[in-house]
Amino acid sequence: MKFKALVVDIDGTITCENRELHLGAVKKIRTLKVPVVLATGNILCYARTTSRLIGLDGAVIAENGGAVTVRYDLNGIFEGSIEECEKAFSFLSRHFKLTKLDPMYRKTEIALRRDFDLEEARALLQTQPYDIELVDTKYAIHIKSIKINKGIGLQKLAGMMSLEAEDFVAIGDSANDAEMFEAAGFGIAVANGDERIKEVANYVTEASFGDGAIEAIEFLELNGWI
Ligand SMILES: O=C(O)COP(=O)(O)O
Ligand SMILES: [Mg+2]
Repeated sequence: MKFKALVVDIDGTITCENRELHLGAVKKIRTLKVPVVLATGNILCYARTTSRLIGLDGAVIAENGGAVTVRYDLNGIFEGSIEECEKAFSFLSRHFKLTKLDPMYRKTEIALRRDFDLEEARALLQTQPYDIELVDTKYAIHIKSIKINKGIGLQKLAGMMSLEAEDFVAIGDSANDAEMFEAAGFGIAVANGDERIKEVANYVTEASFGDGAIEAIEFLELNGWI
């Protein structure tokens, strides 16, 4: 097997347990010759800034696939249905006290503080006609379109880079990385990953957080896959 690029989740994957950027993982990424794309549930400017500060070229998937850019000097492509997310948010707000995260910057979905009963909210949402799902990343709960995810974002971005999604190895830690693992040629979950991502992973590291990302890259190098 030979892969042409990496797509790497941010929170929980190249961070430490306290959410600081993991400098060892950054150092390791900087040694790579293949392109590295960042994929996050966070907002586009967060993803672009992280890419810039790591020393990458600005190819990012943000808002769980709702926002994609291939370089810093190009505008993002936004795709999603924030209106439908807002309807689901209004509906759920009748049952829970919800707090939005970064609403002024988030364009295609809604992220919420994780302080309400997710299972109850999911059950309530099932009674409604929206094409919306709730995804828990362990950092936030996202109200997002079922038609948008990091896997679809990866397909779009791969096309913009004249690559296929299968040319990528994906590294991640949570449920919002699952479709990206399915679209990519190979998926590696870090040890702190949740049940869902470990289920779809081709390989699970022994180390957690940024140390897990380093181990994942070393595993690929050792096999000659990148
Ligand atoms: O935005 C989140 O909730 C988590 O972000 P991540 O996709 O980089 O882990
Ligand atoms: Mg993550």
